[in-house]
Amino acid sequence: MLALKLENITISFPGLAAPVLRIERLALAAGSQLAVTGPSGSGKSTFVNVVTGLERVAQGRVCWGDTDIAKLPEGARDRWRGQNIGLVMQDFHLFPGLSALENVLLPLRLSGRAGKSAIERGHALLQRVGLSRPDQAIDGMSRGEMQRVALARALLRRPAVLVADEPTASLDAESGALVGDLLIELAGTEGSTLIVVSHDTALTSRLARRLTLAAGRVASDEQIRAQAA
Ligand SMILES: Nc1ncnc2c1ncn2[C@@H]1O[C@H](COP(=O)(O)OP(=O)(O)OP(=O)(O)O)[C@@H](O)[C@H]1O
Repeated sequence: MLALKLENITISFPGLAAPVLRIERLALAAGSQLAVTGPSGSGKSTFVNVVTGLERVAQGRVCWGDTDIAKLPEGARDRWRGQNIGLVMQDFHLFPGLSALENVLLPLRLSGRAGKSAIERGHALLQRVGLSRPDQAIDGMSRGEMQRVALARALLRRPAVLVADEPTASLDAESGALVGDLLIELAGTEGSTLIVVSHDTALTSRLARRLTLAAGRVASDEQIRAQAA
């Protein structure tokens, strides 16, 4: 798990009168769980891109532990992200034609590191998210099952940080609730700091802290419950 410190972040795009994200200071403790919410266009995806290093930050600091990822050149930032961040996206980003297990292992296979222990962990994670057929093709799965495969994949490398961007938005209420349960529980047991961007109040209200963005600014930052052990 890693702690996050943001300082003096300003993200602007040409032709826009105001920055799309402006955060003077934000700290998140290692292992804690943060929900990020706000209306459409308020800067939530930009926030995700900043903290995962997908968006280049020209000024300010984005420190995860002792590493200021804003200072890393692009290749080093990509490697850092691969080693430290597990990403779960709204539309899964899975590969049709591959099985559940092949999808979980793909990032490691691409870097030539899918050894015996990774395969065992892939099997265990699929079991853990309630999928008992690792060889099942992705194409025949329900959307909720696909998101559970994506969650297993995100956790394969024991990421210090798990970031989920609208993980339940394309799921029905029941599948969304199950994915939300697994996300919160597994981030806790795997020891990953968790950031969840979501409009889904059933999900965001279960996280300890809620950051609300409006027009690129922090409109509120509330501790809404004690963090579950
Ligand atoms: N590459 C870009 N160039 C210009 N404007 C951009 C770019 N990326 C984002 N924006 C603008 O920045 C603002 C914030 O966008 P962002 O996607 O972060 O919002 P959001 O809160 O995630 O919205 P949604 O909930 O609709 O996904 C929007 O007005 C968007 O149009």
